Amino acid sequence: MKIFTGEQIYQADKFTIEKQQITSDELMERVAVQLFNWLHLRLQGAQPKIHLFCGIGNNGGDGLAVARHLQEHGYNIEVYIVNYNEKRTDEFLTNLKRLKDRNVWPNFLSKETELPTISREDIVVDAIFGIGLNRTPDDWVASLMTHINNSEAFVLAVDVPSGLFLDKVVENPNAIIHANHILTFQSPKLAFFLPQTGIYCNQWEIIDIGIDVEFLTVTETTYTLISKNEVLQSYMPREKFAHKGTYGHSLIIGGSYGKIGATILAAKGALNSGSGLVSAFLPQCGYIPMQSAMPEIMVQTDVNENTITDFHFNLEPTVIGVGPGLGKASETVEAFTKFLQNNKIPLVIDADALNIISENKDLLKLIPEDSVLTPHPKELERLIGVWDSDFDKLEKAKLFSLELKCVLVIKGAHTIVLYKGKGFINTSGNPGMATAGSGDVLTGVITGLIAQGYPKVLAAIFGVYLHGSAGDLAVEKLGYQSLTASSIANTIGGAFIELFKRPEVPQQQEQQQA
Ligand SMILES: NC(=O)C1=CN([C@@H]2O[C@H](COP(=O)(O)OP(=O)(O)OC[C@H]3O[C@@H](n4cnc5c(N)ncnc54)[C@H](O)[C@@H]3O)[C@@H](O)[C@H]2O)[C@H](O)CC1
Ligand SMILES: [K+]
Repeated sequence: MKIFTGEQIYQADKFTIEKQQITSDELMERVAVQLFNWLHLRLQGAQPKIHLFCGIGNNGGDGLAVARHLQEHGYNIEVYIVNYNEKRTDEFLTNLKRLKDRNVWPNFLSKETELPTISREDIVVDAIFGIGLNRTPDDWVASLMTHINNSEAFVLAVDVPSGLFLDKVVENPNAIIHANHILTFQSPKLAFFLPQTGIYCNQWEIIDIGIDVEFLTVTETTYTLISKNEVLQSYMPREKFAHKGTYGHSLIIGGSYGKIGATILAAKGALNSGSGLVSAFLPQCGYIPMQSAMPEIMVQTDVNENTITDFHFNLEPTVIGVGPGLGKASETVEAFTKFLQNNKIPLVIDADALNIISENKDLLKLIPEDSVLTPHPKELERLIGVWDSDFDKLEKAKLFSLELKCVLVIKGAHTIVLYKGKGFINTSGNPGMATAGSGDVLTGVITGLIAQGYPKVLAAIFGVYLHGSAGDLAVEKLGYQSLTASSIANTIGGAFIELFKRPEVPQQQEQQQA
């Protein structure tokens, strides 16, 4: 799913209005009907107090139009105009008049007015600011927002939680609504997926407001949200007459004394994601653990017992996943440098391999084009330097991946794959996956997919999705606290199967169909 910028959303409105020959008021009415239906379906005429806080722009206009529909259906509403600006939009004024024509008189809130009483059993509709927010709300508006947040009422945000900027972080943490649920129009917003702003956007849902299909299809976006639909398109089915050679040979290089487990997890990731053959190149101390843990893996060892000192193996893998458990011993650094100088094989670079590169920036130029780099936040910082905000991080990371011509996987709650100036935001996964070794499994999965012939960027996008989906399946049985990297690796198969599961039909509907 495409993620549009604020500017693109305004263009989409304009385009739709012209192409479908509707007025902007009619477009707003579409929005309002959808928002009303959402509430009506859940409330079914119940009578909790619904407080609608409306700004003076079009977000406020949406709120006023919803208020009208709620009033017409007999709901218990109280409408407030948050009078933060004199510049009212036409659509706001039209909807204000319609409401007054029905004898609904909003309360006008300003700096001087008292804060209204809100009980925790009430519902708040937050239509104060939408995507038009262009500066931090004034202090009295921030106080109102804090008051709403403290009420513990259920807060439904219209389009975005008021106070959220689409392209920068919140400056005053009191000047943002903490919504329980967001009904966002047509396209999710980038800010929902970044840690600093995503904390305010836990639950969101798309409302289809009928933006013109041509616009949606033709307009290119920098960011795309990746869920099952998107990854299914890149899935490569297994062929009937295939043999293990068809699906490539992954080589995992890494491990040092006490960190052999990382390579076992990576090898398991590669094998379970479908790599035809998987080998590992380890220091000697890794030989027995790897062979005992996984009979499917072929192992070659370094001349050294505890660390890798010479990347010398006699096999020709399709792809190498390098870094898990590697360590940064000086002999290893030297050997890795020599390896990069001579290597022609595609690479997935992780963990200590990335740290070695960060500490020896000359090595950057030796990274083959289209390599996949999978840093966690600290490793990323060592690579690209500190950032001011998540938005700044994305820009710096994008630049880095463009300069290096690599696929950069920024790991996090919503892992983002960056390639050629575009970003792919993952939607699978859960907080239980923040556990030791989870990243090693991911390295293996991406390596295994590249071995099978997936183009690098698709392997990264698909791998990240599968890894998250395996975590989602595993957590159902284990719970967040007990989810382990091994269980993620063991559930990769389940994640493949899940791709092709059809949504379950509710029982009643099933009977009707029969
Ligand atoms: N396609 C769609 O998504 C549609 C969205 N709709 C809704 O319209 C809003 C955007 O409306 P807009 O009038 O442009 O902006 P806001 O209502 O968010 O903002 C109000 C207004 O206030 C000014 N302003 C900005 N920041 C401040 C501030 N800190 N203090 C005071 N004043 C401020 C600024 O000039 C803004 O114009 C979108 O979110 C949807 O809810 C349409 O209903 C239909 C299509
Ligand atoms: K809002």
